[in-house]
Amino acid sequence: MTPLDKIRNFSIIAHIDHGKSTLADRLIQVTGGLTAREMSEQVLDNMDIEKERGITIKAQTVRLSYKAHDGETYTLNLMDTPGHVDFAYEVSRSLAACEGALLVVDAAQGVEAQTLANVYQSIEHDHEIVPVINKIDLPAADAEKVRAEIEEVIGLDASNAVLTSAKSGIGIEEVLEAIVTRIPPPKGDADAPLKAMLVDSWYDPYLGVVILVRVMAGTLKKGQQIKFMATGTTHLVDRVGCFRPKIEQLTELGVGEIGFITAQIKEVAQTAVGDTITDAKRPATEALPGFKLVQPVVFCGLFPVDAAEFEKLRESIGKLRLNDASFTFEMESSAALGFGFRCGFLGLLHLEIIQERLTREYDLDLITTAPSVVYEIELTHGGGHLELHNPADMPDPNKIALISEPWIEAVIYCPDEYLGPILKLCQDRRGIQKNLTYVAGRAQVTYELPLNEVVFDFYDRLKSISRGYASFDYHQIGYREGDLVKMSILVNAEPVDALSMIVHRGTAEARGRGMCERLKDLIPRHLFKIPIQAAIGGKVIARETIAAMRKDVTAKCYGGDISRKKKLLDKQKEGKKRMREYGSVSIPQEAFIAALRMGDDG
Ligand SMILES: Nc1nc2c(ncn2[C@@H]2O[C@H](COP(=O)(O)OP(=O)(O)OP(=O)(O)O)[C@@H](O)[C@H]2O)c(=O)[nH]1
Repeated sequence: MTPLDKIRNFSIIAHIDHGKSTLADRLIQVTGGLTAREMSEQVLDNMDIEKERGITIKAQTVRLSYKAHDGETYTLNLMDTPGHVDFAYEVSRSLAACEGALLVVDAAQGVEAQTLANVYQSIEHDHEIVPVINKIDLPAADAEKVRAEIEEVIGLDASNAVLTSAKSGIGIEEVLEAIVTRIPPPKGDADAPLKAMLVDSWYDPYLGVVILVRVMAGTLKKGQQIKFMATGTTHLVDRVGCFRPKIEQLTELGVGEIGFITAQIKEVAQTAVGDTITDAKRPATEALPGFKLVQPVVFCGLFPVDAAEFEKLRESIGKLRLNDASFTFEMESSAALGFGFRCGFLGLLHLEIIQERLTREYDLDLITTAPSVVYEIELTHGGGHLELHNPADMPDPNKIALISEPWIEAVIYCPDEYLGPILKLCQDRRGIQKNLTYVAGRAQVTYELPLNEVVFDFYDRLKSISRGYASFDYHQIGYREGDLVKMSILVNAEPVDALSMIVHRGTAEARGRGMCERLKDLIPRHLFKIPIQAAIGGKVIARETIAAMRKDVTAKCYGGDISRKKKLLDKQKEGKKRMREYGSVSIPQEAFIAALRMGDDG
């Protein structure tokens, strides 16, 4: 057990790509956690997809021992936090486990919206914030400008900001000293009943569910009977330890410390982030503040392209769920797509991550239906209230008294020159502008937007029209009534339920037209003419036609070369596997996702 005054708990907040992971790795290396060879791989981002996308999904923590210039050895707990708006609650719990934060800002890019959102959260937790201006090695670096920006935009004193190049190892020692001298030690009563916050949990094939905790009061010991105050379950602690970043087993975690426990728990779903862990025999009377259950906000159907893969899909989803309790799934059947699952996610990135893992790690070909938010519907004649997760379940329009949809408040931060197209994008998506300010040559614009207009490709569009310079952060602000209708897409007069979506009446026609135009290009020609229609109820609002194919694919072989002809046919068969039959029309898997992207007609 480390005395309180020798502990420092801190997180690193940074905008994506500003160098959080690189700096964390350097701190580990300098304090001797790993050898240079082990450092060749970034250690904190430990999932493949995280690595590839360069983002941090799961919070991880590392314990460092640092002998400071004052001659004392300190225990530094570095808490890595997820870097995306979808995981905001996990971020808030990680921050609640710390007393301070390093604010990493790219010396060339400056302060961005995500940085701001996290800094404000950190300030709310009363953190001591140490500004770190990173990437000073870059030719475009302008530390003085960024320093001024931190002061002006965030209102933090940046006169003693630490200048670093995490990549080339400059300023790392200064960062460690700043952590020791500027971030306060944790407080807490060692003799009080145990109160530990469940910061994060994940499934490990060898250890079972691993729980990351921060002890707020009392002591957490191996062999102790513990109780989760929100979920009400009790467990026996069978392992206590920390990551350095390799696992080190301990006998206990004292007040103020961060570490992990295992307690023979089988599923992550049994552990709720933010829950309070207490002693089963001598429980705390009050739980720690701030607990909330995270709820999925975006829903979509996942169906196997090949119906025979349904069981495999069920199994794979089950496995992913073992490690991620924040997505939900239930079986769904659709006339056209067969059996699949209706899944709920924290946001679009979360959806994409799960979908990608299913495709890549479990080798499944999937059809993803149009993502949808949760609508609240009030039925006529006192028919009650219902929550609509799936456009396919939309009641008959004359049974609907009122539909409400979730709204968000979004803060977008961008260089001035991209403001025009960004404002247009927000207007096109039914946005209501609330605020527009300029700080240090950058615009900060606040919009209220319907979540449904944001879920599919808003973020991608924003990035592309601003060449990646705009950043975006949002939170939900409640439900509002909307003039919403279900738009169906018919291919050869058959409704394609995967493409049906709830849209605002005012934008339905443009959306329908765009969808039909894209499908016209995405669906291959057949031997017959194929009409593609968008309809609301029985009324067709847009229409395109795919002309009939004139030639047989093998025609150009002139009948002579049999093997070549066979190859072509095989190839065609191969292509078929990834197609879905709609009546007599085959739609390639890619068409589903591509068709849902709104493109420029937004
Ligand atoms: N030139 C330069 N590049 C750096 C420096 N620090 C990090 N980088 C590079 O910046 C990119 C992003 O760094 P990461 O450490 O992955 O960024 P991050 O903030 O952890 O990103 P997320 O995990 O997505 O939040 C990588 O290509 C790094 O090599 C630096 O000091 N100088």
